[in-house]
Amino acid sequence: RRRGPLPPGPLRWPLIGNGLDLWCKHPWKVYARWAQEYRSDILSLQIPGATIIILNKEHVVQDLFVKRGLIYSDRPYTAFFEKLGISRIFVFQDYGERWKNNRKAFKRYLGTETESVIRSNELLSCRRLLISLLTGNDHQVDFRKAVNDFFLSATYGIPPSQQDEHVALTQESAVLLKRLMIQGLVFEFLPFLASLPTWFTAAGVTRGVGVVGELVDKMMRTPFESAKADSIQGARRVSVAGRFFRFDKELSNISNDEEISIIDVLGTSYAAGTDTVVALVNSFALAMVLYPDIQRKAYTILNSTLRGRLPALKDYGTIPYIDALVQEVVRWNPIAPLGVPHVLRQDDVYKGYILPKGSICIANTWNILHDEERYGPNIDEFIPERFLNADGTLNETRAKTDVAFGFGRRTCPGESKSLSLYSMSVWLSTALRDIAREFAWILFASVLSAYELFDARDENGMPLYRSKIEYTTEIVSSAPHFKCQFRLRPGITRAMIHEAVGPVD
Ligand code: HEM
Repeated sequence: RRRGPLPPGPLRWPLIGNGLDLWCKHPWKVYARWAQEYRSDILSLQIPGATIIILNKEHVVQDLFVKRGLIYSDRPYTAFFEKLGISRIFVFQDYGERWKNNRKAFKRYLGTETESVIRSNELLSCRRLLISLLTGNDHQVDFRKAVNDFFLSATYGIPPSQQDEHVALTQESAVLLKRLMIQGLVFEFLPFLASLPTWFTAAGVTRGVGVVGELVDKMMRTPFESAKADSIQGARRVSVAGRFFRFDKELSNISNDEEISIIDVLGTSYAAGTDTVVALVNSFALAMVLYPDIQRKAYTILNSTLRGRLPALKDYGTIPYIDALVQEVVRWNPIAPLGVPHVLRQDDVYKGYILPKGSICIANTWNILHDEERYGPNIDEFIPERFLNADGTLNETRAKTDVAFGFGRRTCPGESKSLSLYSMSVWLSTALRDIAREFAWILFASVLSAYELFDARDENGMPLYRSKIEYTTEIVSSAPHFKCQFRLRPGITRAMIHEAVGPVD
C-alpha cells in the first residue's frame, strides 16, 4: 500500500499497465516527449511486477543516482543473470561486497601500472587498422577488427594472427546473450518459470541458459589461458595479463580465487568495452561522411599540426578540434542512450512522489545530451564547434559529455575524467584512465590524417541522407550499416602506412 503518488506517466491499461508503451522505437525520444507533455523531469511506468522510473534531466539523476547512490546502485534481473551463469560480468551484479571487490580489482589491473601497456596497444591497433583500410571493402568490419585487436592484444597479448577464434566466441556469446536478455524479462517477472524442468520450456529458454553460461566462461577463460601459456613458455608479449604473471613471478603463487578474479575482471572489460567502442567509431565514420565540411576542417587542422606524419601518442589532447570532435561523437548519438538501468533498494520519497523499492530506474542520457541549455542550438546536428571558443581553444564552460558514461557508483570504469582535464595532465594520470576516449582520439586522428572518407551508400547502394539515418533501438545503439570509399590523403603513401606499424614511439 503506497502512501503517496507515483511520478506522472502515460495511462495504464488494466493488467498490462504500460506494457505496450515499452515496445517502441527510440524510447529515449518518446520519454523526452512525455517529460514535456506531463511537465515533469521524473516519470513512471508500470508493468506487471515492476515500476519503471525515468529520470529525464541531469539534476534529477544527480539527486538520486549520485547523492542517494547507496540505495540507487543495484541492477535489475540479477537472479536471472545468476541463473545464466553470466553474473561474473560485474556490470550485472548488485551493489555489494562482490561487486566492490571486482571494481577494486578492475582499478588494480587496468590502472596506472598497466597504462603504458594499454597505450602502446592503442596506437598499434590504430596503425594496423590503417593497413586493413587499404584493402578492405567494408570499413565497419575493419573497425570491429581494430577494436577487438586493441582489447585482445592490450589485455591478453594475443597477436592479430591468433585473434579470429576469440572474436568468433565473443560474437557468438553476444548474440545469445542479447536474445536471452529479452527472455530474462519473462523469468524476472514470472519467476515460477525459472524453476520449471528443462523439457517443459519448449522454446528452449533454459537450454539457452546452460549454453550461454558455458560460452561466456569460454570467452573469458580462453584468452586468459593463452596469456598464461605464453608466460609459462617465457614469451614476452606486453599485456595486462602478462604483467600480472610477471609481477607474481612464480605462477604457483597465484591462488585459485585470485585467478578467477582476474579472469572475470579482464573478461568484463573485454565484454563491456568492445561493443561500446565499436559503436562509437562507427558513429564517427557516419558523422564524417554526413558532414564533409567538418571532415575537411578536422583534416586541415590535423595536417597543420602533424605536417604529413601520422599521429602519435604524444599528440593526444594537443589538438583541441579533435578533442571537440570526440566530445561531439559521444554527444550526437549517444551509444548508450538510456545508460544501464539502476535498481532502487528501498522505498524512497522524492519531490512528494513515492518511489517503491525494486523500481527499475533509467537515466535518459540521450535527453541530457540533447539539452540546448547545456550544449547550444541545433542540438540534433553534428557541430564539434559547440565545445570550442571562437579562437579554437576548448570551451571550458561548456557542459562535458561525461553523462554518456553513466552515473554515481556504477559509472563506467573505462572512463574517469573529462578530456579537458586530461589534456592538462596528459602524462600524469591517476588510478583509472580514460580508455574509451583516448582510443577514440587516436583512432579518429589516425583515420582522418591518412584517409578521406567519401561516397557513402546504404545497404541498397543508395546515397545516404541525414534525414533518413536511424540508429538501432538497443541497449548499445548503433549507426546503420553503410559503406563508403577511403582515399589516401595527399602525401600519405601505402609504404608509409606499412612502415608506421613498426615504429610506434
Ligand atoms: C564509448 C565507450 C563507452 C561508453 C559510452 C560506456 C558507457 C557505459 C555506461 C552508460 C555504463 C553504465 C553506468 C551506470 O550504470 O550508470 C557503463 C558501465 C560499464 N562500462 Fe562502459 N562505456 C564505454 C566503454 C567502456 C570500456 C572501454 C570499458 C572497459 C575497458 C567499459 C567497462 C564498463 C564496465 C565494467 C561497466 C560496469 C560498471 C558497473 O556496473 O559497476 N566501458 N559504461
